Amino acid sequence: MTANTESVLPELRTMWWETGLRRRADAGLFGVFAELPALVRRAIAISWRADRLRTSVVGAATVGGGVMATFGLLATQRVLVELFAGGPTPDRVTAALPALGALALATAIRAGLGIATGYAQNGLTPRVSREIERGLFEVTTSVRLDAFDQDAFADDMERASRGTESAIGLVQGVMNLLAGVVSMLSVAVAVVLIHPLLLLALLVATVPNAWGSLRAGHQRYRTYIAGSVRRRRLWILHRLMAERVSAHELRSYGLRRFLLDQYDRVMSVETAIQLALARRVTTSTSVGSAIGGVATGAVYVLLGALLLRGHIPLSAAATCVIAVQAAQRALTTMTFQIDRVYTEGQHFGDYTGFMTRAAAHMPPESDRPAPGPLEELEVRGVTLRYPDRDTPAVDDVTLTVRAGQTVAFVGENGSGKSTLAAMIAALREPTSGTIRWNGRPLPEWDAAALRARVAVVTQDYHKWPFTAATNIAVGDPEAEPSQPRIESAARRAAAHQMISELPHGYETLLDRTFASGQDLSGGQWQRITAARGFLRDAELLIMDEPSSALDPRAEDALFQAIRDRQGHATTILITHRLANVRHADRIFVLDDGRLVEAGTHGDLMRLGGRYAELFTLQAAGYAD
Ligand SMILES: Nc1ncnc2c1ncn2[C@@H]1O[C@H](COP(=O)(O)OP(=O)(O)OP(=O)(O)O)[C@@H](O)[C@H]1O
Repeated sequence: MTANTESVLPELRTMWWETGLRRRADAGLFGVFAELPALVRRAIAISWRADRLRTSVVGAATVGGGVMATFGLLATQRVLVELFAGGPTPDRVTAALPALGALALATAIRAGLGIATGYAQNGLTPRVSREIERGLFEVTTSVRLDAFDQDAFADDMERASRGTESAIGLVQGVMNLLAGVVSMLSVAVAVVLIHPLLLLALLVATVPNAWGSLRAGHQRYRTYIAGSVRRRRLWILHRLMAERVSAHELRSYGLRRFLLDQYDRVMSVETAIQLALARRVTTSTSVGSAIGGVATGAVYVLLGALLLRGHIPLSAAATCVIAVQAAQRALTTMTFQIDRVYTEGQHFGDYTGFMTRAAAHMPPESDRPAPGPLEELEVRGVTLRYPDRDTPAVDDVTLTVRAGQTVAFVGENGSGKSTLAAMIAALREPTSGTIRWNGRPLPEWDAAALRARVAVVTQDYHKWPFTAATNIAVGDPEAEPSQPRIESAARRAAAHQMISELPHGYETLLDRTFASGQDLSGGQWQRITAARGFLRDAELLIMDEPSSALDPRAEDALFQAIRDRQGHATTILITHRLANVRHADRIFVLDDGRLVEAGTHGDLMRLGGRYAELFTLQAAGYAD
């Protein structure tokens, strides 16, 4: 099998981790500087909200460190003045001792403040992380389900998931940047105090260097973005070739050669481009270093000229050399941190943007009444249209379910059964029409109280990475998990024996990612999810394809348990195994979203319509 890489792996969407880098590459240096003040304010606000004490400690220690740096440079200059003065060496050294003492003290205090900053920053990180992450999870777990149907929302959420890291990066970046700025300012103040003309030397030594390293950063980002499409393809190939989920089909279809070939193609282009880029980056770093060297040379020439003309004493010139070195160190920190603050700020902007946009998908807060026990459920003219779909998934459906009935939704794949059930369970809102619980539309009841009366077993159930017992207990998170209840639910779903035979019984972890975790077969998982549905004996139980993977014995046991509910609890059953719906009080047949037939098994067989056709077709498979 051969195929062009582009046709097999077309352009992927921009990955969530790339947005900040991409925006940095597009912004240019002025764009970066224009946004910096707002980002600094934002970082300080996050840090302040997360922990006021530690934010104050970091701020005070940073400023204090700067003051000590100025003080240290002035003390250095004093030491040099005394050492360069006339007279015998012991006298000069003695005269320099007080200044030396001051220098040692300033250095010690500065080091102490540095330790305090580091300690406070370490404590701040988990608090910022909690503040941001908790906020995100509050939103992602409460937005309405329909939000997830929109591509834009899912992408948005993915990008926002980097919010915690980016908030930490932003806060740390801003703190380090401010520390760099304070260091620079302290050097500048010291230099001006020694001799104002030395400020010129400092500027000559730092500005071209700063420009050079910011440009180099800009080029790094552009380089990264230029390779992003290939990188994403490599990422997909990596997952396909090295993950458990694809391992089986990779072998059974013999896809190894095909995937390796794809990898070689992408990699050969990537290698060529990386080599070309390496040449460009080397050139620009060399230019940067050359600019730095020329600038430092210019400073020494300038200092020499000032010395020769008697504008500054030798001690001031020597201090300036030390100051220039300190300023260049501060500058390296600053240029790196500017880029970091900008890119992390962009990612954090994704987070805050998501939080604002998600507000539109939140269920309305209100003090609506809690519904009473189900008497009647009416579906009136209900339609649901998924975004970007031309035809409605459910189209003007009207039906009634009375308490105690077992009803079935049947129909071919894609006919709208699951969508209709999701609306009845108040998981989705109809585009038009109303669903009433005891005469009152669902949105007018308290949503949590309503859901407490409904249990839903979905077709695409989730395999929670917990123990077998917890996987059943999630069916009723409000109740204290009790082993007898869990076991009784498991028995009704024909799951008890199977779970008892697992290595640790109900306490077996059902996820292979964990050291002693186990996986189950499709049918075994289906028994567990059915037990989840039975756990709290809900007034309304919706079971969507609960038996598609069950063996005949388990299927029989499950449907017996469903039939046991008939007369005292309400069940909506969705299944393609029509033999199992014969006992239903009413069968609703859907076709392309429309309700086309309704009645008992006998009614529908006599009608000789779609249900009779599907039933006869299936029954023929069992006939002689
Ligand atoms: N989240 C979604 N976004 C867009 N379209 C969807 C979504 N879920 C379902 N659909 C579409 O809506 C239609 C009805 O789907 P639904 O899952 O309700 O059918 P179903 O009768 O339960 O099918 P099956 O028997 O295969 O389970 C189908 O055309 C399906 O492709």
